This record gives sequence, C-alpha cells and structure tokens, in this order.
Amino acid sequence: MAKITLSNLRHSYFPNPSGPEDYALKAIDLDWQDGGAYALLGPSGCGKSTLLNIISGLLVPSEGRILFDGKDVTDLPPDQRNIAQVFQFPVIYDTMTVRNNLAFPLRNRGVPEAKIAERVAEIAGMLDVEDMLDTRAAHLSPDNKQKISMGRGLVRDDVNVVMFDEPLTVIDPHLKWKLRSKLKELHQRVRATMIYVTHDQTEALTFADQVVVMQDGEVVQIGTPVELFDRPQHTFVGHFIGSPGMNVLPVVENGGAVHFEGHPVALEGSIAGEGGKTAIGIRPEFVTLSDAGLPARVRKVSDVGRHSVVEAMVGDTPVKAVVEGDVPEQGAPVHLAFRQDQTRLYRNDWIATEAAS
Ligand SMILES: Nc1ncnc2c1ncn2[C@@H]1O[C@H](COP(=O)(O)OP(=O)(O)OP(=O)(O)O)[C@@H](O)[C@H]1O
Repeated sequence: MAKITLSNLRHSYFPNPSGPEDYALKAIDLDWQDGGAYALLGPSGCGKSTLLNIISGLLVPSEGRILFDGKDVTDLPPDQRNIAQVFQFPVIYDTMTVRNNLAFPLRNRGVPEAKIAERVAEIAGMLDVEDMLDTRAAHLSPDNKQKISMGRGLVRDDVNVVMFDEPLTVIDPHLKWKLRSKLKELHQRVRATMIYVTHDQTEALTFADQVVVMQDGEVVQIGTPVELFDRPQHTFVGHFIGSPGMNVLPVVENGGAVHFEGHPVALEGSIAGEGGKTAIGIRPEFVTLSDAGLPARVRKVSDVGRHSVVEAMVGDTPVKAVVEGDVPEQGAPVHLAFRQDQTRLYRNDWIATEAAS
C-alpha cells in the first residue's frame, strides 16, 4: 500500500481555460497516508470523479503531479498504477462461480494457487460469503453481486490503493447500513489505503477516519467526522454535514460586534480579518428555546423521531433548533438562545473566529 500525494493538481476539460470557472479541479494539494481510510465527499458535479480518474490514470491532469510513495506516476497508464477499483455497479463474471470471481484478480497476476485459495477463503470469511463460494455469480442477488465485486477489489494485497466509487448505489436501503459498517470493519482488518467516493454524508462519516469535503472543484476541509461536525471551516461543510445542517445566518459586523436581525450575538472568540460577506454559523443542536433570547415565531415543526426540528423566524430569517420533548405550536412566539461557544463567525464563507480556549 502507498502514501498518495496530489501536488498542485488542477484540471480543466477545456483546451484553453481562461478563469477559475473553467476548472473542474482548482488547485488541490493532498496527502493520503499509507493505510488510511478516506472519504471524498461532495455534491454532484464538485469534481469527485475527475479526481478519482486522475488518481487511477484514466485522466491526465492539466497541471500538477501525482506521487505514490514519492514516485511520480502522473504519466503512467492505469494498468501500471496497481490500483483496485470498486464501481457503482458490480463488475463480476456471471458465468463464473463466486470462488473463481474472487480468485480472478490473483490468477491474472500469476499468484500461486495455494496462496489464491488462502486469500479467497480469507476474503470470503470477511464478507460472510463462504456459503456462496460454489454458486454461479449469475444466481446472486444484486446486493451479493456487489459484495463479491468489493471482494474482488480487496483480494489483492499488493495494490497501492483501493478506490470505491459510490459502491452502495445498487444496494437495497435496508442492507446499506450493514455493508457500510462491514466496509469499515474490512478496512480495519485489511489496513489498505482506501478512498471512498460518495455524495452521502452518512456513508462518508461511517467509513472514513478522514473525510475530504469538496465543493465546486475545491477541497474545503479535511477532517475527522467529529472535526467536521464540531468546527466547520467553511459554511458549505456546516451546511452539508449534519441533519439538519448548520444555520448560516447573515449578520452585520461593526467594530468587533455582530448583530443578527438587529440583535447582538455573542461569538465563541475573537474575530479575525475584516470586511466581506459575514454570517454566523450555529448548529441546530446548539439553539435552544428559552425564556430569554432572540424573539422569534415558530414557522414549522418537524418530528424526526428521536427529537423535533423547530424552524422559527427571527425577523425575516429562519433558524432551526433541535428540540427534545415538548414543542411549541406553529405560529407560537418563542425566544431562541445560541450557545456562545458554538457560535462562529464566517467571512466570505470561511471561519473567522478563534475558538475559545
Ligand atoms: N468529460 C467532461 N467534459 C467536460 N466537462 C466535464 C466532463 N466530465 C465532468 N465535467 C464537468 O466537471 C465538473 C466536475 O464533474 P465530476 O463528474 O468530476 O463531478 P462529481 O462530483 O464526480 O459528480 P457526480 O457525482 O455527478 O459524478 C462538472 O462541472 C462536470 O460538468
């Protein structure tokens, strides 16, 4: 397995790009550590597939280099990069048995039969598919086909990286959570460098030790799931991660003080920089209904199971609060309190407050 370095990577699908908007990837510098479990998370069109194709060698970047363990592979074709890939849809041979499907990537590389048998048994054990080994792949359910596809991606122990591209797309919703945790467990046992591409925050946060969040061709934050939740560096991360996402509320900044809808708001710490578009970010989990606080009127209450989400209007701006227990009626006047150590200022969408020590 290898450490993967992306250095100063940019990519445009246009022959003569003239501005940042012409780039599908805009300046990416990243180190993926050897043996790490990474997720590449972002909405459709943010550049995930472009980045994946550059790592696998299907696409040559317009600028920048890709290194595997310090060795420049930018100009190497896919078959010389030693990568295993699991795609959205199962890639298996229907006429072969599960055993032969799992053995295929090893036979292809001339691995001795005894070693193949050992490795296939090991992977089949990890995936709980031992009882299917002699079944023809054509007879498997779509879920099991995808499991075998994953097994084929994991069976070689000499690859630089295993890349998963939205691998749970075809999986039945009620089985998704099972396979999600299975993949995490597999990483812990196999210890390969793995990159998991998805637009689904739950999949990314379950699988990865480090999540790389992308928006519009840029990496906006790399962090553990907890870091992304606790301290979003960019409003996009706050909004995209969490359910519901972080409240991003426009504020007026004046001499170190900020006002939201005319009310002063206390921030977590001192403010950096000046000017630009300012907003505060506070997660709905840290907004409470209280006796004092910002006057608001309830617009909507949604019961989401373990708790409710109350959306209340402060002036013209909706604010969401996660509420346990009793909830007010629609239209009721309430007061909202923001937990100060969780209230951050964002300037032009980037965090602009120091954390309270
Ligand atoms: N072959 C291509 N030619 C021109 N533009 C492209 C091409 N492939 C992708 N793009 C553009 O590059 C940007 C990034 O696309 P990319 O497919 O990498 O995003 P993504 O995050 O993988 O999205 P999705 O999840 O929908 O596949 C988008 O604006 C897309 O329209």
